[in-house]
Order: sequence, then structure tokens, then C-alpha cells
Amino acid sequence: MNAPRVEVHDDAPALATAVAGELLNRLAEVQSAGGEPHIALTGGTIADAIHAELARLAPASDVDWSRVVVWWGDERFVEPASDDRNERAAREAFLDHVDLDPAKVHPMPSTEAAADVDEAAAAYSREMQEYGSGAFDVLMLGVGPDGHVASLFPGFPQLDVDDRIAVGVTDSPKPPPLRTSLTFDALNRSKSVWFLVSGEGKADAVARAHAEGTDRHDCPASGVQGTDETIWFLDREAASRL
Ligand SMILES: O=C1O[C@H](COP(=O)(O)O)[C@@H](O)[C@H](O)[C@H]1O
Repeated sequence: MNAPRVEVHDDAPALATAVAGELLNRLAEVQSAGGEPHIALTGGTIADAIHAELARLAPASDVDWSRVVVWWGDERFVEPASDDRNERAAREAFLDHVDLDPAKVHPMPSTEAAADVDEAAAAYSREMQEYGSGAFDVLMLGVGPDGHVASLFPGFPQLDVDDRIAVGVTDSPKPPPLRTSLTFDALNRSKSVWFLVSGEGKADAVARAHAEGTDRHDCPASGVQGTDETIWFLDREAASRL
């Protein structure tokens, strides 16, 4: 397995600019090799900053946005207009500012599109299978202070689901409680996994994820690796206990 790489930036704004620049380069590279890149987005504080940087830097990039396919690693099962929705945040900061093909943007179902989290997860699994997706060119993941990634939380039964692409969560310890998440199996099919982490409050989770022998049930971030590369994009505070 390829060893994870760690890239440390001064602070959250510098981290956001660097990740946005690297993602634009990666998308253009995949396209110039004849591919149609698939990316999976995450929610959260640093993701919001990266999305804003993507929108700012996009006009100067060589990316053909009509040939980019967008997925999510997890989502909150709430109304589409809710402030809690990862999709809404990503659209407002990033996706609405570039010329994507709407048919290539694949949000996880909201409460308007599915009856419950299990139906939402089953629908998303089908959508990924029908589209022949799974090996994301780049999967971006935030990390919670408890070490959660996507909506896979320490000690939760979803960590042991290995026969599905996506699962429902009804009792997330972080609000809102209802969520849909890709499973470890699905996340680990990604070519590149990019962890995006900023702030002192995440330093302990980052250190635990890197420590030898950490169980993914205790720190889910330790259980995700890309098939080609795994990069931890950190600011100095998040890297302070490595
Ligand atoms: O709830 C979630 O949390 C994580 C981490 O978010 P952050 O605000 O602590 O950076 C995020 O990656 C995930 O997509 C989201 O649903």
C-alpha cells in the first residue's frame, strides 16, 4: 500500500488555497489524458473555505467543467434548503459558480427525495452502480475531532457494513442526527484520498489516525486510503501533534 503523504500549510486560508489549486490541476490532468474526472465532496468548515477558493481560482484553470462528475462522501438527511445540507453549502460556494453539466452532479437524497435514511442510502448506491462510479479520482474528506470521516462515527455499527456502497445513520453524535454515508468499502475504492484538516481541535484526531495500530472503530479516519495516493492536507495547528 502507498504510504500516506502529509502536506502542512501555515493556516486554514493557505490550506484552502493550496488544496483548491491542486484539485484544479488534477482535474485538468485527468481531462488532458482523455478522462472524465469523478470527485467526491465533503462538508464542514475547511471544505467551505476550499469550495470558495475553487470558485475564485476556477476561471484561470484549464478545467472543462462540463466533463467533471460530482458526488458526495456523506450528507445530512434534511430538507434541500436546510443550512445543514452539505450539498447546499457546496453549491453556494463552488458548484453554482462553474459551468457543470447538471446531469453530472449527484447529490445524496434529501428528505424530499427519500422516505428515510435507508431508502436514501439504497438510492445512492443504485445511482453509483448505474453510473458505473466508485473509483473517484479524488475523494475529499473532512475529519471530526472524534476522528469521524464522512458520517462514519467511532463505535457505530455502520463501520462494519461491507456489503453496501452507502448506509443510513439515525443517531449521529454530531447534529443533525439523520445522515447518509458511503461505507469504508466504497470510500476505499477511490484513487486519491485527500484529508482536509485545520485547527488545534483536530490535532489529536490527526495524530491518532497516523499512529500505528489504531483501530478504525476508534478513529474512522485511520481506515481510509486511496488506491493510488493518500494525502493529509493540514494546517500547522492540525499537524501539531504528529
Ligand atoms: O458532519 C460532518 O463533519 C465532517 C467534518 O466537518 P468539520 O466541520 O469538523 O470540518 C465533514 O467532513 C462531513 O462531511 C460532515 O457531514
